[in-house]
Amino acid sequence: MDTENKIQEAVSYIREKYANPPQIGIILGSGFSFFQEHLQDSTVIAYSDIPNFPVSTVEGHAGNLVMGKCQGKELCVMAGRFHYYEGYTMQDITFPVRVMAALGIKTLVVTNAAGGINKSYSVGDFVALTDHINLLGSSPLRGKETSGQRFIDMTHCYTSELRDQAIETSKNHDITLHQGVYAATHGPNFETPAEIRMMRVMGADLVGMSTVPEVIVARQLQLQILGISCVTNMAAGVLDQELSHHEVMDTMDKNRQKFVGFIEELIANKL
Ligand SMILES: O=P(O)(O)O[C@@H]1C[C@H](O)[C@@H](CO)O1
Ligand code: HPA
Repeated sequence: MDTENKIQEAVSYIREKYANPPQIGIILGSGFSFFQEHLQDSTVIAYSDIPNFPVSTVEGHAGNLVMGKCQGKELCVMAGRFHYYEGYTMQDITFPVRVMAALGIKTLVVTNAAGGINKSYSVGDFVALTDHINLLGSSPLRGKETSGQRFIDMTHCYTSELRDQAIETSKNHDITLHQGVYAATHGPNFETPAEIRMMRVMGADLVGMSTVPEVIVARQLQLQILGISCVTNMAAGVLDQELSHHEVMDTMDKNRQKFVGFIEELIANKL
């Protein structure tokens, strides 16, 4: 079956469970899954039930597509994302973005947990992405058969109006929101201090293991894109301490309330 048919199969299944077309798609990063509880009249669909969907294998990624309302808008929320390091192909991990676009979203909010490379950042700060560096060594548009346009422009990938609105909104909340460049690595091992020094020279402010493939496909599909990272830890070697997924989850847990207030106001007024 080709990609377009697989997308249509998934879309038909989701529409049977929840008929209203979503306006906004949100991909929740590590530890962000709690946000699904803030949707009203929601329908939770397990990834394992959706035709052609991969399944989540990472702690902190629930593995549900949640359709519902938030602040009067129709949302499609991915509570759990797929990473290249889980062994999936680039096409697999970005398949849900294609499905959300086919369901009707026009805006995609991509969130993630990330390590702070920029020394002016602190753990618990948030960052609105201005750009990214793809260190994954591949693109989701690679392949003999590509779904859609092949040579896409990446100059204005993250929508500046959405970023400005996020910055404006952050002022009404107890949240520090920087602007910065996200570097995506393959993972799942964290980086070495030498790798982090290299990434700083390259111009990266943050490092993570996701987001970039989803953003490339969202850009191909001409969606408006807002990228928000939570600095869950300082990157390797910045502080004299080891890194762990436990710390990542713990930081997200401590900052969840700040995030909810901020994102709800953004959804209500700006997205
Ligand atoms: O899905 P995200 O990018 O938020 O997850 C990050 C990267 C790894 O999956 C994990 C490391 O703790 O968090
Ligand atoms: N490196 C890569 N991915 C991450 C990190 C990190 O320091 N923190 C959260 N996700």
